[in-house]
Amino acid sequence: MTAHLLRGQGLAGSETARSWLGWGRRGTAGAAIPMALGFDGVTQRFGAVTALSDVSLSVRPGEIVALLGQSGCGKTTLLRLAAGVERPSAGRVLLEGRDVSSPAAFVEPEHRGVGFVFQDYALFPHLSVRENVRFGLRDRSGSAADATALRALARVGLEHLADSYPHMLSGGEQQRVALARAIAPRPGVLLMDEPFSNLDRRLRDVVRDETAALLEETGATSIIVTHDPEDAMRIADRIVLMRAGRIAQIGTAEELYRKPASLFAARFFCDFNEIEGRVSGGTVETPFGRFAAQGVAEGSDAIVCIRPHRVRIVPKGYYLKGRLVARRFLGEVDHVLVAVDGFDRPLAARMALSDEVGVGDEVGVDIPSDEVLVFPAADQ
Ligand SMILES: Nc1ncnc2c1ncn2[C@@H]1O[C@H](COP(=O)(O)OP(=O)(O)OP(=O)(O)O)[C@@H](O)[C@H]1O
Repeated sequence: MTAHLLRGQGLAGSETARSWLGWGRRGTAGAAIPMALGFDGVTQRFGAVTALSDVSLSVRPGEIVALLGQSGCGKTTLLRLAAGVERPSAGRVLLEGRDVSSPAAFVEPEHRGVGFVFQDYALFPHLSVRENVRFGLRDRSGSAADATALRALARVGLEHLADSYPHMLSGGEQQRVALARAIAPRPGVLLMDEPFSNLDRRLRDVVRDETAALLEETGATSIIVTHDPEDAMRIADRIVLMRAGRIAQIGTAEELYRKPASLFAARFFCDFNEIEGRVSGGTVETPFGRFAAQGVAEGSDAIVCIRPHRVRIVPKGYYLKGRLVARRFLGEVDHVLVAVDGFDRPLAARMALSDEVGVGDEVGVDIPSDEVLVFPAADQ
């Protein structure tokens, strides 16, 4: 049976599923004392490249924040500044309100109480799993360290691999060793760089859920770098969306999804139907109706964004006239394309469609105006 099937049967959260998947018992990771983490006007330059421009962000003790954005937008750089493996060109990094990186002060990474899970896991190939986990502990050789390392390994379900070497482990197991190594010293802040990006889709869901449970259990303030909005939505209390070295928007998953501040933010969370138009009388006229264009200047070009899963395909004769041009079965829903008069591209819809409707059939199309978003075209 696969992890996917277990999830489908609602077992993913149960002890049965977890033990089958090999994770340890929840509630057995030691709790940390979470620290507040702050960035104040941080700029980072690498020669001619400005990786971060004047970034300010406060992360509350125990909060889980996702840094989300496309490749090269500065996510890893921000994480490395928090860890102390990089020093900012300008601005300050603060832990518990105290400068740890500023023109006046610098606290070395090993004295920050910060744990780091690297994207490639960065396990030492010549050390056993047990030695890798023990590496971050202050007294690396003592029996107390050994017990702590084994406890961390047990929490991620890998105690039995303590004497194996990294090359003998699967990618998922290596990720768990890296996680065990990071939590073993009970850091007040845990930083994770794309921790799920090397895992296949099925494994990724389980690892993400188990990691979320583990983070909550340790209570550590956590920052997770990802380019996947689903990762961010599933694991984080708040999402920091980044664009070209700046923060584009900060909010909960729901705030970013429902009230994106820009077309850029909107596109990150949904594959919209986009319709160009011009604002007139505070609205934009489209082949699908007229939509309010709040906050977009009168007379300017605008883009109307319609969520595919909000498009309703209804029997013909109701609402707008359309014709089904494609239909693909996706399990719970169908992905459907509908041609509508006056619009040069088919409209995408996602819904469970009756078996009686087929390609070429005439249908009705309804677009409820709530959740339709309108942005300035110049915003792109
Ligand atoms: N040590 C460095 N020397 C020169 N340029 C760098 C260095 N580190 C990062 N950069 C540049 O800074 C910018 C931001 O890089 P960063 O790795 O922080 O982005 P990212 O959002 O984490 O990207 P990815 O998702 O691809 O890892 C990029 O243009 C990158 O090439």
